[in-house]
Amino acid sequence: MTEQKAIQDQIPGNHCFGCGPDNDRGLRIKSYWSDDDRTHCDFTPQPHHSAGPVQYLNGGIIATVIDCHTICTAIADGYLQAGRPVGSGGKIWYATGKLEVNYQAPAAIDKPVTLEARIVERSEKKTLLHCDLISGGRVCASAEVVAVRVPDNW
Ligand SMILES: CC(C)(COP(=O)(O)OP(=O)(O)OC[C@H]1O[C@@H](n2cnc3c(N)ncnc32)[C@H](O)[C@@H]1OP(=O)(O)O)[C@@H](O)C(=O)NCCC(=O)NCCSC(=O)Cc1ccccc1
Repeated sequence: MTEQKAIQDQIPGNHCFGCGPDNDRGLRIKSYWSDDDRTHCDFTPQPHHSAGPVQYLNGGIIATVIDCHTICTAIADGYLQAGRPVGSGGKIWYATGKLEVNYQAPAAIDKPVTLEARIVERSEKKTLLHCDLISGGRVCASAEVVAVRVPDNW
């Protein structure tokens, strides 16, 4: 079986702190398709990603990885809906219009987290996504995201 290339490694010119391969001080998360409408991402927190108590993952980092995983999903889906391989032809770009995170339980700093996103609805101008962040077998945060299509020079 051919190994799947990460979505972020197919999107050109991405300097984003959370997901840009071109940002050498960023988190550089990697997302993959699970099926037609779902993606996943495994992220290993580092000690300096902690909240006030050193044993828990910082809420802003949680929001960032959810933001980046879902927006990259929307971008990749935008290419697929256009019938083009991700990164080919004119650039397809989405920005975060809305990110609503519900923090349900603390996520341990010393365990990998998994992000599972699903596309709930798509239209020409926007994509709605749901995303769960799972740590130690439980959903620690879940989010609703509105990804808005922006011009290729955004
Ligand atoms: C672009 C936009 C979000 C929306 O522009 P507009 O001209 O207002 O949009 P337009 O009127 O064309 O509406 C189209 C459709 O969308 C809907 N809708 C719109 N807004 C919202 C909303 N807030 N909430 C909910 N829905 C909203 C609107 O109702 C309409 O729906 P309809 O089709 O009628 O059903 C603008 O406010 C902006 O630039 N904000 C700052 C964004 C920013 O800085 N984000 C952070 C940096 S990006 C990042 O970090 C991620 C990243 C990682 C890696 C790589 C790339 C990215």
